[in-house]
Amino acid sequence: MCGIVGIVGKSQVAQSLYDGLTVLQHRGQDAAGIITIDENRFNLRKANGLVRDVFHTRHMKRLTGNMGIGHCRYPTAGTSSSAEAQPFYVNSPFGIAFAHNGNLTNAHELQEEVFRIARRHINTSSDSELLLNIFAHELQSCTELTVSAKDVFKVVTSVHKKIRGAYAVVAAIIGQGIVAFRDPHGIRPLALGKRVTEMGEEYMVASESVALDTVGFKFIRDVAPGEAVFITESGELHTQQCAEQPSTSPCIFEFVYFARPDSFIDGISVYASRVNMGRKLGEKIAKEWADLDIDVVIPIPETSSDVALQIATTLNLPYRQGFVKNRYIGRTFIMPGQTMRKKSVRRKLNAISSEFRGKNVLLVDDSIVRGTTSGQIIEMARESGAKKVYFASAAPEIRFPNVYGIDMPSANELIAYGREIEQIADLIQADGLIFQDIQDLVDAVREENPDIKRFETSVFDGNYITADIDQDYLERIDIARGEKSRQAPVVQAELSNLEMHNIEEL
Ligand SMILES: O=P(O)(O)OC[C@H]1O[C@H](OP(=O)(O)OP(=O)(O)O)[C@H](O)[C@@H]1O
Ligand SMILES: NC(=O)CC[C@H](N)C(=O)O
Ligand SMILES: [Mg+2]
Repeated sequence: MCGIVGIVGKSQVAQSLYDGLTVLQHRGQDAAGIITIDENRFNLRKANGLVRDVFHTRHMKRLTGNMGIGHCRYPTAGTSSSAEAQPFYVNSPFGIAFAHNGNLTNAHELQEEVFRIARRHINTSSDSELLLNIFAHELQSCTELTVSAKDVFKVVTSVHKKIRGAYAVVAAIIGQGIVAFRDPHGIRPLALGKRVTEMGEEYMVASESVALDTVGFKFIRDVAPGEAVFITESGELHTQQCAEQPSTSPCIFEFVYFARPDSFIDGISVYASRVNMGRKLGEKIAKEWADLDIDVVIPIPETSSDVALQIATTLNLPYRQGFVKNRYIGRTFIMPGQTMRKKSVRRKLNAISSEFRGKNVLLVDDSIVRGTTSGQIIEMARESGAKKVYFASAAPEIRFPNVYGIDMPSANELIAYGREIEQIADLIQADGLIFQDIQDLVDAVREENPDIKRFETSVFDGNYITADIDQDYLERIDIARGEKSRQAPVVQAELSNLEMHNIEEL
């Protein structure tokens, strides 16, 4: 996942973009970038690291302008190199800066086509740079010096026809405005907001509504799947559906893990959906484990807390915070590399022994992906004196790779791949293990917006919504994104960007 933001304002926007990115940090911890437009010039600062580490006062001072976009990255294609940090930039036509959340599933074919037909060079292995060049190539057909809303919608319509996969995009075009669009299935989220100031109306797009709240923009609505939004430099808003057969099929993993609980995505409160997950799983536990002697329900911070509290309520059991989270360590699942993820679990979570000693505990997590967290946490619970350790996952078994912007490219990495529940329980050393049923998960989320008929659930059932994923493709991404190739060599990660004027360390 990644976080994207874009603002067309009436005064300086850098601080609002920064603030928006800080509340989207949970979507990407690897790199961050902001580009602003001031007097026909882009100002860019991007680098590896957390938002607070990438932007210092000296950078912020130089990010001048009333219009700009930002990105925080969690790589799902290419490497973690700073050269693949976003926004990306091309100088023609007009000058375009571009930020993308998602993952293209036909990048392989497009790469060749972009060179053959458009004579464009892609300098990284990032699918986002590719997508920018496809967008730029389509925009090239505009013959006027000013881009109209009609032109923009024509461009996005053509882009939709060419690319497949998941994409929520924001692009800043110099002298014109900001364009944002969402893939025809709406796999990745994108929200639109407005702020009324004394100087006039300002518009903002962001991956999650929480970014709008924080910056003081009022949520207007989600950008619809397939829809394009064009906010002109002078602040006029134009929107149009640009996909032939749009369908709202958001990624269900946003609700399980990715999104912040205080966000609303496609009319669904992420928090309420998690409470519903807790209720459904609690009911399943009551039915299937009626004879189990659970003393206490303990969440594995941070994402599972809302689910665990509701499980405790449903089972009429005490809920205790048995683990303390080190607030200075980020999310482990989105860290690059298994070694780093593994090390970070113990650094991040520590047990309060008194909550475990002599008790039968039910540990709750939102999901078990590679089993990195669950295995270590169960060990910690036992070291702290727990008698029995049961484990519940608010999501079903994850058995299929993700191809839409979550870095799970290899089925072999998934602990549930090719294993039955008893085998998984053995591996993580749980005395009992229970998963949410897929239908219950879908119902828990859908309860908040029954108009949504389908969710993107491929990691659980292998049904890929774009219908273009076959075994060959899965094998290819497995090799391309093997653990080694995902990590940029240190030297490369520290190199400066060989591109447009970037505000480097002074
Ligand atoms: O089975 P695994 O491969 O360990 O992945 C699943 C775990 O990773 C995530 O936590 P993370 O530490 O990323 O973030 P959180 O603090 O938001 O829960 C998720 O909430 C699970 O705890
Ligand atoms: N998680 C994402 O949305 C990643 C965006 C893009 N595919 C990248 O790797 O940079
Ligand atoms: Mg977690």
